[in-house]
Amino acid sequence: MPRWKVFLSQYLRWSSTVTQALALSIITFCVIFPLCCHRLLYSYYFIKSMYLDSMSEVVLRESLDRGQEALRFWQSSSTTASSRFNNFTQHPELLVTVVTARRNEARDYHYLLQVMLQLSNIVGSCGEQECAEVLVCDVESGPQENQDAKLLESHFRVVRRLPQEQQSIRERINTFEKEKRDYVFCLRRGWELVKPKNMVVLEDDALPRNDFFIVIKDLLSRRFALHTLYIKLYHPERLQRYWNPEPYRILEWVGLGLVGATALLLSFPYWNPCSFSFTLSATHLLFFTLYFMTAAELLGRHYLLEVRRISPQLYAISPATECCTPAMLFPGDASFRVAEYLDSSFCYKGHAKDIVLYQMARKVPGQRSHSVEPNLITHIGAYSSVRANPSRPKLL
Ligand SMILES: CC(=O)N[C@H]1[C@@H](OP(=O)(O)OP(=O)(O)OC[C@H]2O[C@@H](n3ccc(=O)[nH]c3=O)[C@H](O)[C@@H]2O)O[C@H](CO)[C@H](O)[C@@H]1O
Repeated sequence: MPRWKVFLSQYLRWSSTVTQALALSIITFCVIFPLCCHRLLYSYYFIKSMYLDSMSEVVLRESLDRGQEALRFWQSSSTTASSRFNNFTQHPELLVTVVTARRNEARDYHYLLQVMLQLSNIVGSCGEQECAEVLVCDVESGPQENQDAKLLESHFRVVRRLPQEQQSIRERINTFEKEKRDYVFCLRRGWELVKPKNMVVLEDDALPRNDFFIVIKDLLSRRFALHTLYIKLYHPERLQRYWNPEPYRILEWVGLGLVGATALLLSFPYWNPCSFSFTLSATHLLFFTLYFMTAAELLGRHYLLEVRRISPQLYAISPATECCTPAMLFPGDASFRVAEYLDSSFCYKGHAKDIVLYQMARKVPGQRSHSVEPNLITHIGAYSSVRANPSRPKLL
C-alpha cells in the first residue's frame, strides 16, 4: 500500500478514536453527571446558588427537632432506667469521654443531649456486655452552668473542674488555649478515674453513627492500633476530595482509575458500541484511567467512601489528616501521653489543639497517627463555641 494511504488510514482511525473519546467524555461529564449530581452537596456539580440555603435550613431544622426530642427524653426518663451509666467498672475495654462546654448560640439544639441519647442507644450494640463506659466532662462550672450537662447528672457520671480553677483559666488565656486545657483536663480525668484500656474522646457536637462501637472494636483488633498515638474518627466531608494534598489519596485515585479501566477493557476487549473499536492498548488504558479518575473526583470521593460502610472490615485506615478533633480514638495509654504532649504546647488562633496534635505526632519518633474513612460520627455542631458564627450557618 502506498505510504500516503497508510498515513491516511492511521490518521482517520486515530482521529475517529479521539473524536469518540471526546464524545464519550462530553456526554458523561457535561450531560449525564450534571443531571445526576447537581443536588449532591459534595460533588463538583452541586449548584450552590440553588440548593445550599434550603438544604442548610433543612439540616438546621432537623437538628433542632432532634435536640428538642432529646431534651424531652432526658427530662422524662426515670433516673433508675439509665443509671446503669453511673456505675463504673475499673479498666474497661473502652471509655468514651464527651467534652462539653456551654453553647449560648445553639442552646435550643441541645447538641450534648442528642449525642448522649445516641450513645445510650448504641452502647449495647456489642453483644452481652456494653461496648463502653461513658463519661461526661463538663468544662463549665460556677455561675455559668452548662444546663444540658446538669440534666444528665442523674444518668451519667459528670466530672467538672473546681470553680476557682475555671475562673482563673478564663481570665488569663485565649479561647484556643482554654479549649486545649479543657481537653487535657478531660483526657486526664478519664484516665485517672478508670484507667481504661482504650479511650475515645468525643466533642459534644459529634453524633456517633449506629455502627460506631462495632467499627471501633474492629479497629482495636487490628495490629496497627498497638503502635498508634491516635486514630481520627472524623474528617470534614468537604475536605475528603482527591484534589487535596494527601499523598495516599493520590495513590488511591490512580489505583481506582487503573482498576476501573482495566476491568472495563478486560470485560470488553473488543467492545464495539457505536462503531467504537477498542482493543486493549496502552492508549485506551490511559484514557479510561483518566476517565474514571475524573469521574470519581467530579462525582465526589465522599460518596465513594460511603460504599465502605457495608462492613467494618472495609473501613480504610490512612495517615492522619490535619484538621479537627471531634472524635478521636486513643488506643492503650495514648490518652495519657497525648495529655502530656498537649500540656507542653501553647494554642492560639490558627494553632488550635488539632494542629498541635497533628504536628506532635509527626515530631515524636515512633508515634504514628491515623484516620479512619468513612466518618464514624456526624458533625452536628453548626454553631461553633470557639469561633464567630453567622446568624444562619451553611453546610458549606
Ligand atoms: C468539626 C470541627 O471542625 N471541629 C473543630 C473546630 O471546632 P468548632 O469551631 O466547631 O468548635 P466547637 O464548638 O465544636 O468546640 C470544640 C470543642 O471544644 C469544647 N470547648 C469549647 C469551648 C471551651 O471553652 N472549652 C471547650 O472545651 C467544646 O465543648 C467542644 O467539645 O475547631 C476545634 C479547634 O479549635 C477542633 O479542632 C474541633 O474538632
